[in-house]
Amino acid sequence: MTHHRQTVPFEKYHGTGNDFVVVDADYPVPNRPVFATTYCDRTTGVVDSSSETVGADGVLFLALESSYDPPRVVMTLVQPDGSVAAMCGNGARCAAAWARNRTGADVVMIDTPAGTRRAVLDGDEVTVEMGVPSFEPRDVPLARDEPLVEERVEGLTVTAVDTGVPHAVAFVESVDDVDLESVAPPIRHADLFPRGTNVTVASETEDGFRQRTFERGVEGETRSCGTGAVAVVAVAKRLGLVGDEEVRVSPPGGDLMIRVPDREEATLRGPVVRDFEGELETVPTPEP
Ligand SMILES: N[C@@H](CCC[C@H](N)C(=O)O)C(=O)O
Repeated sequence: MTHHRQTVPFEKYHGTGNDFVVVDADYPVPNRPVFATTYCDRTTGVVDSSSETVGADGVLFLALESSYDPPRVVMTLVQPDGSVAAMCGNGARCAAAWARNRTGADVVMIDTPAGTRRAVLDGDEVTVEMGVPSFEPRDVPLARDEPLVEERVEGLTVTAVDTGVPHAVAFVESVDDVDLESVAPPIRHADLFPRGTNVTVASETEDGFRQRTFERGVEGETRSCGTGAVAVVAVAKRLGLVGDEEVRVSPPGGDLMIRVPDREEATLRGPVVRDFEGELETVPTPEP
């Protein structure tokens, strides 16, 4: 019996260290969750150009519709646990850079399950309009009728906000002192969040905030989270710590600039890097 090994070209991108395998959705991948779980694994997943296993925070399947002006990209993020995320700020920035490399366009519309997001590119920097953050219980969603603002949940004082995906944000003295891998899972799975939540901690600095996020779907900390950075500023604004100005938020992987104007779309700005490219089997060979 002959076995045909089908492969698909991919590129690896990251936005401030939040890294993605990027696949053109024109290439069929029969089982996206299995593909993502296999290649995102940090010890057995995708291999870089110097043959080191690097894995990823997710796989972005991108469908380019270049006949539109500006061009549109339908973005589907499949996470390491096989789930599909409604929105990803850093993923949207990478998707915009990927689309520019194919079309030359400096403005790209990104269609996500959370809505259409406009992205503007300037050199290696991409700014994405992130929608209007919402504290409404039905948007987060929360299993209750009142917004959750500065309340104790499983050991941290958190505020819940939807920035395309849910975040429980806690301001702490220093993000370095938080054992995120132990503190976050009970909040991430708390009954209060019927669809789970990302857990973001932030601390104030002289010129903005430091941020660390434990991501739903990755089930661990990532080096950067764009929706999390927007969540930090949205909550900081609700608590009266900042106004309408652009605010620096620094996750471990770099610096992001966030603006959360009243009743207008928040913006997320930061650099994008295209790392390397290669080919992957569409049906991954199981580990022996
Ligand atoms: N890293 C992303 C967020 C991805 C989605 C999240 N893990 C979820 O399931 O809610 C970002 O940059 O926003």
